[in-house]
Amino acid sequence: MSTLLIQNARTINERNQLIPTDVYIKEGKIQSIGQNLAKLGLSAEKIIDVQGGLLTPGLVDVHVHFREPGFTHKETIKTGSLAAARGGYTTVCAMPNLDPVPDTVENWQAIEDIIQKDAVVNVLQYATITKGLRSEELVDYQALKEAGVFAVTNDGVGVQTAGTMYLAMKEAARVGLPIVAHTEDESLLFGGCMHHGKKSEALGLPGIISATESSQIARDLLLAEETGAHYHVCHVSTKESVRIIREAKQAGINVTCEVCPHHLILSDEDIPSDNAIYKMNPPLRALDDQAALIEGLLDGTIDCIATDHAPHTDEEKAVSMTEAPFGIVGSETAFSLMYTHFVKTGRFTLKQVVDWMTIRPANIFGLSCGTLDIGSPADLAIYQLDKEIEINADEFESKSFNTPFIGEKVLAETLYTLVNGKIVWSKEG
Ligand SMILES: NC(=O)N[C@@H](CC(=O)O)C(=O)O
Ligand SMILES: [Zn+2]
Ligand SMILES: [Zn+2]
Repeated sequence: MSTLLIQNARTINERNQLIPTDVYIKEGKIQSIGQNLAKLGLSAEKIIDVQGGLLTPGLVDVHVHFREPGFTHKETIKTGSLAAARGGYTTVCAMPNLDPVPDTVENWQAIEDIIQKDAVVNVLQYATITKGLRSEELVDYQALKEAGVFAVTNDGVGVQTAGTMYLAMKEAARVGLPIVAHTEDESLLFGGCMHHGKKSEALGLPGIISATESSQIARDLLLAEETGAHYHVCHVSTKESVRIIREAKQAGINVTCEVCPHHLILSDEDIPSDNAIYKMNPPLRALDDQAALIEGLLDGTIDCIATDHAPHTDEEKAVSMTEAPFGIVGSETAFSLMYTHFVKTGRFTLKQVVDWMTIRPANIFGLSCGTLDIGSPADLAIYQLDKEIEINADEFESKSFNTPFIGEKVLAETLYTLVNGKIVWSKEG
């Protein structure tokens, strides 16, 4: 269909006011946006009345794990992109801890081919920083960039040696690829499975100290300064990380970073027992870390919110925290959780949360999405803001439902998600 009119939506303006809005879509693009467009005599082949639903640019998630190829029992590009769509996401960036890993143009292109065939939202596939995610040999950034790669990362593991990171940044800066970093110094891990502190001691579980993350960020910030590379830090979780990234930004270092909803909403004190549903990397930190992450968003140190959607099976999570894999799913709950915990409580404005989940992540990587500008692709999400729903695993599009938020009551349920003016997910199915 070539024309679509969305009626009776509400959008959030610069002053954080909800404004009645219609959107007229032609050939997949936003042709016109404003109040009461039907009065202008615009006729559309299809009209959807969304009855006051909040309309935002489709959300942008720079950190998801789709597990294909290699681990398709946990997720596939199809199910992961459907989960993203259900969460209101229309552009997501998929991590490379796959099998085979996208460390060559050929491997990366093979994933691209599946994306073209199966993905219901826009999926950008990361390539790796090094061959096989090992901190040894760099991949061919020039060739990957020419093939269309937008950024490189070894997410899932840190780059262990400074020399490798230095050479990676130098070459990435030369060809214009951002380096996206999971920061974790394995020599500081000591077998930990949750944040090191009073709670890990109380539960008798091995802890992960904050410096496991922050000391590697400190190293990398200085290497980014030395090389001029664009350095993006994944899932920042500690107050020390926030502090040194703030200082680095003040010093003019080209650094950006993301935070995950679970690190904003929960702390290690919320872990009731040895339960692997609370196990993710980096771990839920202390209350003062959580406060620093919130402050980091508010003062611009942290650039955006990303989910780190990390599907694992029930069986894998049904064991002790010392044994289970790290990671929780997040695509389908992120916006509802942020709205319920932070907007409804007055801690963030709706405008701030929407920006941190749309235009801010898009801007980090220069992606042309995350806006409602006339002429841009009609990538949109519409939510029912004020009806309470329960997070229910049976309703997940993801193959996995490993999240501690199952059973929680939240607001802001997704009604429709559109990509290029086409409904790719709707509540009615
Ligand atoms: N976040 C996680 O706990 N796990 C991720 C890897 C990662 O993001 O580091 C995964 O791939 O499962
Ligand atoms: Zn990671
Ligand atoms: Zn990840």
